[in-house]
Amino acid sequence: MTYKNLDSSSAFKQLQAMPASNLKHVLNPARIKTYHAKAGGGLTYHYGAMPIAEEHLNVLQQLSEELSLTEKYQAVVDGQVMNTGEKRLVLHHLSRGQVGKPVSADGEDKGAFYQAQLQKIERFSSQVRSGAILGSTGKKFSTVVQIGIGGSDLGPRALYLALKGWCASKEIELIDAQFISNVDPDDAQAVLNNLDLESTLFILVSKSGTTLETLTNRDLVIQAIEASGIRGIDPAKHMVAVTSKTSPLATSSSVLESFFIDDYIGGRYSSTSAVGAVVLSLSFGFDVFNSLLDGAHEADVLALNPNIKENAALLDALLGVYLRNVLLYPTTAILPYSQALSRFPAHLQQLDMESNGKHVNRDGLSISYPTGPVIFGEPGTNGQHSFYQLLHQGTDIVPLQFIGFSESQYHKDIVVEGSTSQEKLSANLVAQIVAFALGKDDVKPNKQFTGNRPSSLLSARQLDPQALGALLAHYENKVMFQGFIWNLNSFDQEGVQLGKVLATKVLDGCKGDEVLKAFSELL
Ligand SMILES: O=P(O)(O)OC[C@H]1O[C@](O)(CO)[C@@H](O)[C@@H]1O
Repeated sequence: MTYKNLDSSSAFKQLQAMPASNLKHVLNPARIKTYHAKAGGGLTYHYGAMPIAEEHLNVLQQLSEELSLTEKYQAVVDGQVMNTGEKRLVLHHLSRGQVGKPVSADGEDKGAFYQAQLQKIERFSSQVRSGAILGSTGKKFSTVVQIGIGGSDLGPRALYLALKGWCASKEIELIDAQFISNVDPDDAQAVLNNLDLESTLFILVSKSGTTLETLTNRDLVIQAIEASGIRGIDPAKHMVAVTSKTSPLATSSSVLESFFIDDYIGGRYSSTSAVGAVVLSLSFGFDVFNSLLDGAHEADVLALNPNIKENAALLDALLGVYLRNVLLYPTTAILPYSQALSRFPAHLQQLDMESNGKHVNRDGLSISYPTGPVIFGEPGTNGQHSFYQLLHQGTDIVPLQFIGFSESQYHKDIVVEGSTSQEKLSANLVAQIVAFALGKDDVKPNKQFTGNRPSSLLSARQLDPQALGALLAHYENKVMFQGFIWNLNSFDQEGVQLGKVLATKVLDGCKGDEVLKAFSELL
């Protein structure tokens, strides 16, 4: 298996020498009907509005082979040490099914370990939902509150919001979920203001068990329960923990139950582990969460296919690298035409930018080509009335990743002026793709649209648990493949450490650091 920097690849050099296709000239119905690939869970990845032709696809296929991209993925799922920075295995795929060989580490079968945790979560969540487990004053739990930050918040929160409407439409009994993440005390307070503490179960989630924000918010919540004056209420009976067995939280006796992850699943990849399983199984029931795992597993299996035209995540990764490293576009927008995906761009921001925002390769050597783009996004059509002006007419070209569904989740809609709201939503999505690609001439310069602005589309019939699981896994696998292409270690995040260390110094009185002290005096 070859590990080399992108700029030493002959296929990449070939790609750099090829002119891009101009979308204004190449976008046509036949191409739209041809340029798509299955992404699992009923999702399809459409790439007809990308500035490439068959020649580019052939060279991208060569690039994939030259850099052994699917072999590297195989090494991940077979349990090789692919997190080179921390010398760890990378096992998030195993949390939703076995894709490679059985993996053993720390003297245990890791697949069996994740399965055992899932079974424990299934039992616990069904006991809470049925009322077999009650709060300390005898009330049934009707709200869960996840306390966590980064990967212990963004993914689970995005998935919860994504499926709430679908579950309601299926008349699945919902336990409301809320989230506390920021160390800003107003975040916790705003959630606490509306809680009936007797019927609330807090889910404390921290893989490391050392994250300042999460531990602070745990203490804030415990104090709020103690200060509530509710007779007989016991904070320990209103809190469960999700952590790794080696963390300081693992031995805590002040929780009702503990669920475990391990060091082989990174925070931003942990939504399909206990980190997402506990809150989603409590809220929607374990079966819904299990369907999400099925969708993710299907996408994981598809991602092993060495043929880039049949491997949506790999192709998305390669096309993304083409845009970033050949056309040198520095950002990417994630534009879901689905309000239920309102926090999905925020999750992808962490997934992508914490994984591939790196300037040294997996061996610690400097690299001289751009790596991960800046990721941002908002649901459409809201974004159209906000930042799309720059996307259409700004001086930077921003590649766009649209996500859309032909059916709504609730199936409750009205016809106004001959069309439903869902039809209006889909019409806007299609119109945007075409407007970005083809542009429009006008005699007035300020009304001109230059066009040739690339986009892709991930679409499905409906945002259901399988489609959502596949969507999540698609992006995890895309980011992983891009990390391989850039020769990075996508699985550590040393870039977040310096700020944490300096914040601790500030709290300790900035001993010997005048610059920190000067800034501290401002707040
Ligand atoms: O689950 P933990 O250990 O509290 O970490 C929370 C988040 O903090 C980070 O380590 C970054 O500071 C993320 O990678 C992680 O998702």
